[in-house]
Formats: sequence, C-alpha cells, structure tokens
Amino acid sequence: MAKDKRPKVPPATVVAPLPPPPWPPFKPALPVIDLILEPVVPDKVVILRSLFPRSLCRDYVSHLRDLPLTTTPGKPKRGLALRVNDRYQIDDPKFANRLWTETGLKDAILDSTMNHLWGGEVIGLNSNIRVYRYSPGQFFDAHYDDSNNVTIPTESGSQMPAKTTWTLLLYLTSISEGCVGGETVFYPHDRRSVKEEIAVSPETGMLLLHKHGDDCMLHEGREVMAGEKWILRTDLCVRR
Ligand SMILES: O=C(O)CCC(=O)C(=O)O
Ligand SMILES: [Fe+2]
Repeated sequence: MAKDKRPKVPPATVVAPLPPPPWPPFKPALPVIDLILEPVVPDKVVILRSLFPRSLCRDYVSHLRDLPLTTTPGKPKRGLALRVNDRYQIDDPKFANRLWTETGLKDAILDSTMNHLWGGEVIGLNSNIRVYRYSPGQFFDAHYDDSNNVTIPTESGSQMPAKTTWTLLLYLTSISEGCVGGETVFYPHDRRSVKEEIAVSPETGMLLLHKHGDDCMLHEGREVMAGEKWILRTDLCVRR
C-alpha cells in the first residue's frame, strides 16, 4: 500500500498520568439556548453556537491559564504539520462524559437530522482532552486529523471499543475578547488556495465539528494577530 504522506497531527505524547485539573462547573446549567447544528460545508463541517455561554468561557480561560501549558517545538518531525501554540493534554474520561451528557451536546447530536454523518453509533467523546492557547504569531499549519481507536468507559466500569470520527473544537475566545485572526480554515481540494478557502472565525462558546480520518478536509488554524485564541479539543466517538 502506498505510504500516506499527508501532514498529520503529531501523535499524543506519552506522559506520566497527572490528576485532571479541577474543571469549573457548568454554571449556569447548560444548554443556555436551543442548540442547533448548522452546516458550514455539507457533510463535513458543522457548527453549534453558544454551547458555552460567554461567562463560562471566561471562567474556563481563567482556570486554564493555571495549567502547565507547554509550547510545541517549532520544527516538527517529517510528515507532521508545523504548529506553534501552547498546549495541555489530559486523559480525563469523567470530564469527557460531562461535556457529552451535561451540556446538551449529546441530545443535539443524537436528535439531529444529521445522524447519518457521524460514521456509526455515537457513544461519547474522546477522553483525550486538549487545551490550546495561541498567542500573537502562533498558528497550526495545514494538516489532516486522523481517526484513532480509543475506549470509552461504560457505567458498569467496562471499556467499550470506539473510534474517533469527527474533531470537536470549542472556541473559548474570539474577537469579542480581543482575539484577532485565528480562523480555522478549510480547503476543499487538498491544496491551500485563497480562492477556495472556507474560513470559520472563532466565536466565543461555539463548537466546531469537522469530519476527520479518510474524509478529513485539509485545514489549518490561522495565525493569531492580537489577543489570545483558546480552544478545548476532543473528538466524537462511535462504537467499533
Ligand atoms: O486551532 C484551530 O483552529 C485548528 C486546530 C486543529 O486543527 C486541530 O486541533 O487539529
Ligand atoms: Fe486539525
């Protein structure tokens, strides 16, 4: 089989398990509005506005600042996308489950008319939670996101085999907090082309979902010009 040379996101770094951070409670109770999935690119990119209200985003950012964020190295290994941002990563199945069940996301996804898009029976979110902070000059170069095999804990304590099918990015800041730039840009034809680009500007509290794996669109996190772009990232998981 031909080797896939598309630039990929570097695999998760193996680190000694640390206790998860004390994520702020979801206050006020979520969701604050009727959550509606809005297509941006048919079958590939969807947004969900106001998953978190602005006050909760503010609360999250002020807590996330205290986390031990590390700056990604400037020069990636061959085949991996260049990204320059500060990030934190934790395996936290409990928080992934809270994000899934206590925000209205599960209902919005499972009740949607878009059920055929998710790539199987959706069972929850990837427990690999990533926090990104982009300061001015930082960006995430064009790449594709891979699908990964993971497990999701069930209520009985067993582990259910799952695979990730869509990337979830929750924007915690935007132009309203002074973040200039930082759009997530998609390229429909596997090449960076200004004419073809579809740019999603961060909106505070908005969740962006995009299909990944074999059908992933080439995409990038554009350079932040002022302020800070904060994101929470996880993935949608289906049964495998
Ligand atoms: O920061 C962004 O807008 C894009 C992030 C991204 O592409 C990723 O996490 O794989
Ligand atoms: Fe990505």
